Formats: sequence, C-alpha cells, structure tokens
Amino acid sequence: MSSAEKSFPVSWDQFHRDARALAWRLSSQRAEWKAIVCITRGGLVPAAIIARELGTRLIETVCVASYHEYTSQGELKVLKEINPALLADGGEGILIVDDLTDTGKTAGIVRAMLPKAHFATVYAKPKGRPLVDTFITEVSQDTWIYFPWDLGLSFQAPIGKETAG
Ligand SMILES: O=P(O)(O)OC[C@H]1O[C@H](OP(=O)(O)OP(=O)(O)O)[C@H](O)[C@@H]1O
Ligand code: HPA
Ligand SMILES: [Mg+2]
Repeated sequence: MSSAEKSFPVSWDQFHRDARALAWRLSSQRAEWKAIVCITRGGLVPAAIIARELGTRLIETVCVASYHEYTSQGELKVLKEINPALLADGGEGILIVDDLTDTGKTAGIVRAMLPKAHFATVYAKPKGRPLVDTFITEVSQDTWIYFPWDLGLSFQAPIGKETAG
C-alpha cells in the first residue's frame, strides 16, 4: 500500500492519548481559543477530541484534498474555504488542527489563509515541522503513519519460521 520504508501504525487508544496530550499542551499556551478550524478530513478526529478537552464550541472546516490512493500526493485542491467571519485580523486566537503534517504543503496553504492562527498537529514529519507551532510526535520522512480509521484487524504472520517436529 505504501512506498514509504517504515510504517507507524496508530491504534484508536494511542491516537486518543496523543490528541489529548496535544490538548494539554495547547491549554497551557492560551486560556481560550476563539474557534477551531479543522482541516478535513484527517483533522476532524483530533479536532473533536481537542474541542472536548478545551471546551471549544465553534468549529469550522477547511476542506483540502491532496493524497490519492493513500500514498501519492496529487494537486492540492481547496474544496471549501474558511468562513470569512473567522478570517478577520488574520486569525489571531484561532486554532488550526490537522492529524499530521508531511511535506507541509497542506499546512502552507491553510497558514496563508490565517497567518496569525496557531497551527497544531498530532504528528509531524521533518519537512512539515517548521510550518507547525505545536505537535506531539515526530516520525522520520520515510515513515508512513497508518491512522486507526484506515486500519482493520487482520492476521499477522509469525516473526520466526516454523521448525519441523
Ligand atoms: O503535509 P502534506 O504533505 O500536505 O500532507 C498532510 C496532509 O495529508 C493528509 O490529508 P489528505 O490530503 O490525504 O486528505 P484527508 O485528510 O482527507 O485524508 C493529512 O491528513 C494532512 O492533511
Ligand atoms: O504518513 C501519512 N499517513 C497518512 N496520511 C498521510 N498523508 C500524508 N502523509 C501521510
Ligand atoms: Mg488531511
């Protein structure tokens, strides 16, 4: 499925803990966020967890699509823009949330819409890292992160070979 050399599978439990850790970190940076802008679709899941932890009720989406067939990045398309009411004063006090930043292209496009907003992701790869203000875990650029909503239970072959007798 992926051409990346390494894989980093994330369970629901781990994702919940990492998203909650991100909420803890964000709570120490600002008492109250005016709104959360989540980058669909991946940002919807951490945004729900963070909004619950921080008590944020105003949630907006920006709909960006880039990866096709899961692992190759195509042209970035903004399918839905941010409500203009939130764009005033460059987005000061607004929290942008995504599941991860990889090349940083998605983050770059959304940052340009809200230059003063705070950008948070659960995971980051080195190329995207400079575009993110707060994240929890960094993985190498040649690692593909498998999110729990893309995974299912399946048989795993044993690590060692079976011995006769
Ligand atoms: O840093 P980048 O190289 O731009 O990649 C990161 C983006 O790619 C994925 O979204 P994708 O466009 O695949 O859509 P999805 O969230 O709907 O899965 C991921 O959720 C990030 O938004
Ligand atoms: O490592 C990744 N995992 C899942 N989706 C992604 N979109 C860009 N990079 C990734
Ligand atoms: Mg996404």
